[in-house]
Amino acid sequence: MTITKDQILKALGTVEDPDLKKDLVTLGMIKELEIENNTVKFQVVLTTPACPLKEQIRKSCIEAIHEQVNADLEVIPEMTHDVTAAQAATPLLPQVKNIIAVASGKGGVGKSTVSTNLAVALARTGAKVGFLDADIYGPSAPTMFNCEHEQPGMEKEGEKTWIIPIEQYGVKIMSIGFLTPPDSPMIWRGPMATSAIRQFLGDTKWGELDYMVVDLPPGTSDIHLSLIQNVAVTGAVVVTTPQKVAIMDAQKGLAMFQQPQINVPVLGMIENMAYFTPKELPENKYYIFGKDGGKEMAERFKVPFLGEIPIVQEIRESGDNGYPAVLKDSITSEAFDQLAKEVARQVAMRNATMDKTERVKITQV
Ligand SMILES: Nc1ncnc2c1ncn2[C@@H]1O[C@H](COP(=O)(O)OP(=O)(O)OP(=O)(O)O)[C@@H](O)[C@H]1O
Repeated sequence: MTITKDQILKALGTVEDPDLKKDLVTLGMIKELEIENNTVKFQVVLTTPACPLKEQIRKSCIEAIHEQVNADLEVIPEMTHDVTAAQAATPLLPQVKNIIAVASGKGGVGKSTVSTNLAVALARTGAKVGFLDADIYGPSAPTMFNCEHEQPGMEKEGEKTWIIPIEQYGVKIMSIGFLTPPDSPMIWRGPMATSAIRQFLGDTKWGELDYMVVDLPPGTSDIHLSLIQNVAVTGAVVVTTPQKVAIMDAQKGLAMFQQPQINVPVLGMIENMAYFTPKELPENKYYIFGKDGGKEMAERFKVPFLGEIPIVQEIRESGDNGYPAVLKDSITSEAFDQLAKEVARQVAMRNATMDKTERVKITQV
């Protein structure tokens, strides 16, 4: 029996991407289809290498062909990716497909810990990832990525001098902490801080990135405004701890992104320090700061809940030692891996369903 490409595509046309709610052929995800004797090979081009449904989609493709074309065929889907872009050509960062802003209402809720592990987890899936430490007033990236003593290089290209980001754990990193001695306090005036951010965005040789994770200062600040005015932000992720005082502040942070004149899509909420779990008794959970505060807030604001991270001594130690917890083989790394998949999934869904992000133009009255 001769099998045609049309028969295969018809079968694959019944396989739906569960998130994007359209079939793989309509979404243009099937590429390089080849049939040779009894073997069918094709690429499934996913919207992110961190796709949590990768295995499910692969199996569905094989099943559809076996059921609808011929059960004896050898079906070999190659799962690959091409990350979709949210940006409407931002001149400052033309090669960066998605910018994920990580924010929090209060300080100390673990925003930098979460953003560091998120960036490393995304890079581990095969994505090209950058990390901008925009917390000019309290940079922690040099410590958390264990590159406190590194200094970025400079490269001249015609009139332009590029800053070369530090690379660690597969992530390209830029932080003011690389340029100032760790023990000398920096006193910034608002405009200095905002121009530093602009410089880090536009003068750093980021190259091609699938995701740039931006660790913002806590609260709402001129740095937030500077970021969204200079580049088109794909979406924001808000980190909170479950207790009431943190939630109240997180609400303000979230509401800022949802203001009509700002309108940055909120990709979701993350609840950090959701519960304490002792290493020797991982089944036991103690809700020290209260239970489900972040989850309930996500429901109230109608934004996705991206996951919860427990309080674990290892996370604190990993931050201090500059070896992100996601790199260790433990329940903590699973939690961060899961979180990264969920964030990537929300980015893919956002890019499939919403218009490209524009930079925010704020006019003063
Ligand atoms: N899930 C966790 N379990 C244990 N320790 C944690 C966890 N999350 C964060 N920490 C620790 O809490 C401290 C504060 O975390 P982090 O610096 O990430 O917070 P932050 O919100 O970025 O703070 P700020 O923006 O005010 O600098 C750090 O010592 C970090 O290691």
